[in-house]
Amino acid sequence: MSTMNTLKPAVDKEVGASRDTVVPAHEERPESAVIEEAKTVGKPFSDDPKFKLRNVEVFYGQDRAIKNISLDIARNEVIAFIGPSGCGKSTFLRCLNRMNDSIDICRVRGSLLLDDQNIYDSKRDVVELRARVGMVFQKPNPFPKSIYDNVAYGPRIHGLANRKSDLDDIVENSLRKAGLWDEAKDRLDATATGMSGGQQQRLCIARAIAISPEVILMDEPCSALDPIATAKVEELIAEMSESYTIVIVTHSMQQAARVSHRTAYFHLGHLVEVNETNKVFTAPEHELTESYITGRFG
Ligand SMILES: Nc1ncnc2c1ncn2[C@@H]1O[C@H](COP(=O)(O)OP(=O)(O)OP(=O)(O)O)[C@@H](O)[C@H]1O
Repeated sequence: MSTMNTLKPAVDKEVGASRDTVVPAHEERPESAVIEEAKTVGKPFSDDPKFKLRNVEVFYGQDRAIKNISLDIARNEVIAFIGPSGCGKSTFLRCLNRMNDSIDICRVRGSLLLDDQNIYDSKRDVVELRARVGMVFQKPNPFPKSIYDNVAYGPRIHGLANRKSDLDDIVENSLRKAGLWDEAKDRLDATATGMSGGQQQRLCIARAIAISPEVILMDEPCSALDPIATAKVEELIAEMSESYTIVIVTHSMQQAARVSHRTAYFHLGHLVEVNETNKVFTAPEHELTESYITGRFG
């Protein structure tokens, strides 16, 4: 790709040498070569991992969408996945609660552990996994049911409440945590699809929270929302980070900078760099990260 020809050589932290000692800076290099030369730079590992992901590869048929990625996601951290369109952010995210299982041609390889247990164990109960690792999607997708029933759905299915009053408490607490109680409390029986887009997305967050997940995956949760609704969801992410591990895919670098503790930069299926968010946006270690955050591509 032509963008690569203008990039200055970066220091390869893995080998402690400037990569232009391997390939002279003036020489044209294919983009893939620049990535293949280096492993993930920065701090991909953690002392207290919730997820321990090693040598993860994902294939769609013959196409390798995720290329040998190793990463820890720490307990109660907010980590943002950023990178150009098609770089594999959503594919990697969906491995964390096996959402890719529904895609016939998709195969996942490598070691993916949640609290040291294999996510892809053939004996694993996927329903239980997804209760622990909830998901909020790009487009709000409430059920065509009442506000109350949307939030009560998961607890009912998982048998989390024996009495109506317990269920009422779960619904109220979940709506409160999602910052929606004041707007919803007088119309719990109204249909959820009549809410604004921002309210619907917070309802989807309340629905995810209602089954007491440990992790919440968010795949571009604000891309369909206006700036005010986006700000509310971002506030919510900050509050929720006290109780949950949160992984958010976002196209907005400002959003990643506002909400996350660490940021992971993906490129063509590789995990190029992971670092504290502040570092990624002020002093990226890898030339590809720098090119992306300075808008040279993406
Ligand atoms: N269901 C699928 N079948 C085949 N290929 C797929 C499928 N989903 C994704 N891919 C391919 O896998 C690669 C990674 O896609 P993915 O959606 O994970 O990227 P992304 O970084 O999340 O992109 P975007 O930011 O545009 O959402 C792309 O080449 C894409 O075309």
